Amino acid sequence: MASAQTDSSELPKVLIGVIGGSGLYDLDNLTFVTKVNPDTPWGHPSSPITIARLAQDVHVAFIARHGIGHVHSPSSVPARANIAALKSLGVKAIIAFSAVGSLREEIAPGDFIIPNQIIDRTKGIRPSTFFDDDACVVAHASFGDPFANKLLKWLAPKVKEALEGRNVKLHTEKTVICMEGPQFSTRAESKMYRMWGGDIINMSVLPEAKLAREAEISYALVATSTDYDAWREDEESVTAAEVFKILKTNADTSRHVAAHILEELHAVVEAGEVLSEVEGSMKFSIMRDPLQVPEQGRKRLSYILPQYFA
Ligand SMILES: CSC[C@H]1O[C@H](OP(=O)(O)O)[C@H](O)[C@@H]1O
Ligand SMILES: Nc1ncnc2[nH]cnc12
Repeated sequence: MASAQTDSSELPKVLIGVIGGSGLYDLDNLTFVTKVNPDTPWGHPSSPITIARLAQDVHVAFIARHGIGHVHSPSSVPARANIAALKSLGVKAIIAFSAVGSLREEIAPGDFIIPNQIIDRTKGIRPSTFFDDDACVVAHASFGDPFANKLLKWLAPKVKEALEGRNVKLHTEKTVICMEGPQFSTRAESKMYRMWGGDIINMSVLPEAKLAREAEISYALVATSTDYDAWREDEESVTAAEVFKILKTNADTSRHVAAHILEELHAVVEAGEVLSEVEGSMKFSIMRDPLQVPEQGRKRLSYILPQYFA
């Protein structure tokens, strides 16, 4: 794959973003077009963004969440830069992939999960809003349904279809616990998460999902199970070595799923069919008339929400 930098005025329109997690560092089953590395008000994304072509005039933007060579820990992923960079390319929907531990017997390593709820167990050390002091204005986004419901509804049958014949189960309507890491959970924590109603666990869905909501991007997670975490009494608790064993298989299946669904997703996004609940959702979340926000804040926020702040 070549790695040319391209002037943004020459870039194709990109409506769909994909964020790859542990093990999924590229979508090299798609046709490479170019790489870009936007300098957002929140810095550069985790990795240069690859733009790939799915069909005539249908493109997708890909970011490796942990960077090339897996250099960003889950606590230090530049999530604001990632979401802002995708938004600046025109992205309206993100499919994020993530390696997760299973908190349920029926979710086996190798299974795929599309969760619809999140429990936040991060520790407040990750910048998790675009509306901080530098923005000069506060906003309170709605997050009761942390994933874009219309997108989830569209996605589940398409992923199921993509997995047919592969002996990979798909689970939907599950709750993901997002913990801080980078160490895995204790057995007591793992059991507590089960009591709370958690089904799977990762270290990455937050603040990504919150920031996508603030940027009015529809966001869904496709989780791929790698282990049974630490709750099973008679089994060893999860180790990185155990996770590594299945990462490649899960990443290959994820590439296949992406190739299967993305062209159609582009079509429904372009037609506005899966976006309506997220687009426009920040309008009444911003605590001040955007035009009264000082220039410094407006400049930053116009990068992600130009319709209000430009
Ligand atoms: C490699 S095990 C822990 C690591 O894997 C997951 O990463 P990602 O969500 O980016 O696939 C999990 O969230 C942890 O960051
Ligand atoms: N058991 C686990 N806990 C947190 N994140 C994970 N990612 C993969 N397995 C995990």
